[in-house]
Amino acid sequence: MRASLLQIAVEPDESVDSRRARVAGLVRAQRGADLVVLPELWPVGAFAYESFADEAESVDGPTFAALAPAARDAGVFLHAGSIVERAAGPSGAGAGGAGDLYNTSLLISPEGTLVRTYRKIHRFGFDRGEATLMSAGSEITTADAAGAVLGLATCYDLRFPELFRGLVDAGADVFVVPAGWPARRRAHWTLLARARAVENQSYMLACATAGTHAGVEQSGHSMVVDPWGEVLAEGGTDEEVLTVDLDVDAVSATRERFPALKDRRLGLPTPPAP
Ligand SMILES: NC(=O)CCC(=O)C(=O)O
Repeated sequence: MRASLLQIAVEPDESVDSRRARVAGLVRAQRGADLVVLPELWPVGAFAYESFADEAESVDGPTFAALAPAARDAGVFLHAGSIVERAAGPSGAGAGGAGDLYNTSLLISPEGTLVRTYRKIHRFGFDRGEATLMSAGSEITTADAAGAVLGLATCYDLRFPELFRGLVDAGADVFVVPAGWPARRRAHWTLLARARAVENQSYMLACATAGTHAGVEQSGHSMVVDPWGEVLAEGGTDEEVLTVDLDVDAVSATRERFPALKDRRLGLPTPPAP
């Protein structure tokens, strides 16, 4: 599988519509890849909280409309990073309240159809930002795409190993993690991306934003890590494209050669809290 990670710079001097058009052009330029990955909330910026409500859209809204033809033209599966989703229907009732908004990833097929969505399960910000403005997803999500089973997670989810074990139990062999991670915690980002790969003997495609928005300098340093924990590619701090060939069969080979996942001890009794 050839994967291209587009480490997009999100800067305040570029409008959301301009960025959508520019990113669609970058996606079109990835013909020859099997899977293209974008970062978290790249249209608006993961820390541009004040713009979330104004820029919220449906899963088939302007971001999908800009990118679906680009995926089709390039003939690639496109993990389009995430958008601020305004949910319609019973979950949010389209009423405009905080309960309507989700941090939602889109997976688009080479035919330009929406094949999967994933609503970020762990919201970042503790008692502010995303954690108060958005609702949490609750579904562990995988997708068959580009010859692999993709396990979907988003940014802060990386800190929750149990989610990734859940994805492995659901058959994932390649994790795809779009992010908008601050530069000040870059060491956590690179460490956690490798840890999730090596402990789960899975590929990790971790695609972050570059640039500075809402006063938060972004980490960059997108990572591709193999199931043995080796870093196959790592970005710098500017916008760039990382293209890597993955051998998806290396996942089962690694799990057979070093079968640590089979040694899990599930269901041990928990001692009472002191
Ligand atoms: N957008 C995010 O989820 C940021 C996560 C983060 O900054 C961290 O976990 O640290």
